Amino acid sequence: MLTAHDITAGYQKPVITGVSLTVREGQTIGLAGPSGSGKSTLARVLALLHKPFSGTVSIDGETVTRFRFKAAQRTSVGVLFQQPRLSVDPRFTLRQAIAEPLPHNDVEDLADLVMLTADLLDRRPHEVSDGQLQRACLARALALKPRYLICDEMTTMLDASTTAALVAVIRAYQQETNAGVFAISHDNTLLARWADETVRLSAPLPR
Ligand SMILES: Nc1ncnc2c1ncn2[C@@H]1O[C@H](COP(=O)(O)OP(=O)(O)OP(=O)(O)O)[C@@H](O)[C@H]1O
Repeated sequence: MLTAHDITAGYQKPVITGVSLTVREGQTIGLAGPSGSGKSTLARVLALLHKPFSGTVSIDGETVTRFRFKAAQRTSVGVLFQQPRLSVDPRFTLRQAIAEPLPHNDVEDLADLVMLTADLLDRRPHEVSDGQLQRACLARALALKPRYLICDEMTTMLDASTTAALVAVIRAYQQETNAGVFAISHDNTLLARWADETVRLSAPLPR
């Protein structure tokens, strides 16, 4: 179980207060809410990238004490962001980007999994579409075999058929590994189809 308990988090001031939720193995939990309500902030807390002001995150019963990239538990949680171009080094080919977390991984198998053809693997980010780059980011996230996958508006830049294809890849990965998924989206129709349950954050407090 990936659990957030009574999380208050933000930057200079809190943007989310006292939020609790649980993502169980095999389950997909959706997160909806208006712009600025703190969805990405909560995603970053659950991905162990942002330390909350208070509250705890635990992974399979173990409380997380270290946030940021070097945290030992980071490999249990994969993350995909809205804009793949911001999360891939522009100098890397897609092959290098996919291999980045674990150089010995079989890049071709991972590319097959996300339906990226071999000719695309030697291109750099500016030579592929957003959808193709997001497929590479998904392959890279799955390379570490995360027990939980956090998708922060993963499909916002993509067309309907690429969205459906990526969701199908994630579902197949879940069926094989029983991973839990936390999916943030503005698209209520997508969440209704994709998630087992959807949590809603309320509108931000006026400042
Ligand atoms: N790095 C940051 N430093 C300071 N404030 C930030 C930072 N990131 C986000 N915020 C602020 O925190 C609040 C919540 O932002 P967040 O991105 O978590 O909301 P969101 O619900 O994901 O919004 P959206 O749906 O528009 O992506 C906003 O007021 C935002 O301006």
